[in-house]
Amino acid sequence: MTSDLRDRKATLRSRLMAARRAVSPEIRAVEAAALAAHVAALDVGADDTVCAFLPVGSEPGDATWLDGLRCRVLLPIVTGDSPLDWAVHTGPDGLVPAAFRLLEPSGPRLGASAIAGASLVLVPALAVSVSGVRLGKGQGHYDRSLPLVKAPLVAVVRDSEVLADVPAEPHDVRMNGVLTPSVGLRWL
Ligand SMILES: Nc1nc2c(c(=O)[nH]1)N(C=O)[C@@H](CNc1ccc(C(=O)N[C@@H](CCC(=O)O)C(=O)O)cc1)CN2
Ligand SMILES: Nc1ncnc2c1ncn2[C@@H]1O[C@H](COP(=O)(O)OP(=O)(O)OP(=O)(O)O)[C@@H](O)[C@H]1O
Repeated sequence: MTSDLRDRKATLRSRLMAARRAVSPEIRAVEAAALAAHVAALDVGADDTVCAFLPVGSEPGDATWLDGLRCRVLLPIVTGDSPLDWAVHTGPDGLVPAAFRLLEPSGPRLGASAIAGASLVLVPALAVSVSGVRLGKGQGHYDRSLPLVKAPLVAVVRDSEVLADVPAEPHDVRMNGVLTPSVGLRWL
């Protein structure tokens, strides 16, 4: 991996984060409602497991955007530099505050391999390219976990964050789809 690629990722991250911080609360509420409706319409069965996340900071979506998912939902738990751990999302009462202003499930931890049993993974991202290259927050948590997945990977971003090009490193796992407030789920 070249430092040029890292620099390009860092520059792109700064630009995208500045744009995210400029999104008004009114727009955020409209986006969150739209994402919740798209999530509720996903083709998942009651026996399926979806690995998802609760948005933090300026990410699109809100604390209730997963409520329409009528299946088993797992949320990530950060454990240092290891792949993400996972636990079942049982609702607002089952969440505890964690690092980075995250809310994490307080129930039993299922281990990093739990993601391998998912039928769909909704992945937080700052941007995704039309060829599926995802840019995350730069800590490599999802990069370490996604190689375990066989199911479709869907990046969740704003419409303006679907880009023609995102710098790709060898470890970057390609997304199969993208979910945005205006368009919903689109396969790449
Ligand atoms: N919602 C969500 N959950 C996630 C991730 C993520 O990107 N988003 N992660 C992905 O690996 C892991 C946690 N890693 C994180 C790393 C940094 C920040 C962070 O910088 N938080 C800022 C606000 C960011 C923003 O506005 O977008 C903060 O705390 O101020 C958050 C999570 C697992 N869970
Ligand atoms: N499979 C892996 N094992 C160990 N380290 C990894 C792995 N994948 C990526 N990394 C490291 O993680 C760091 C962040 O990578 P990158 O910039 O691609 O993050 P990102 O995809 O934007 O963020 P994230 O995955 O946290 O959402 C880099 O230093 C990279 O070398």
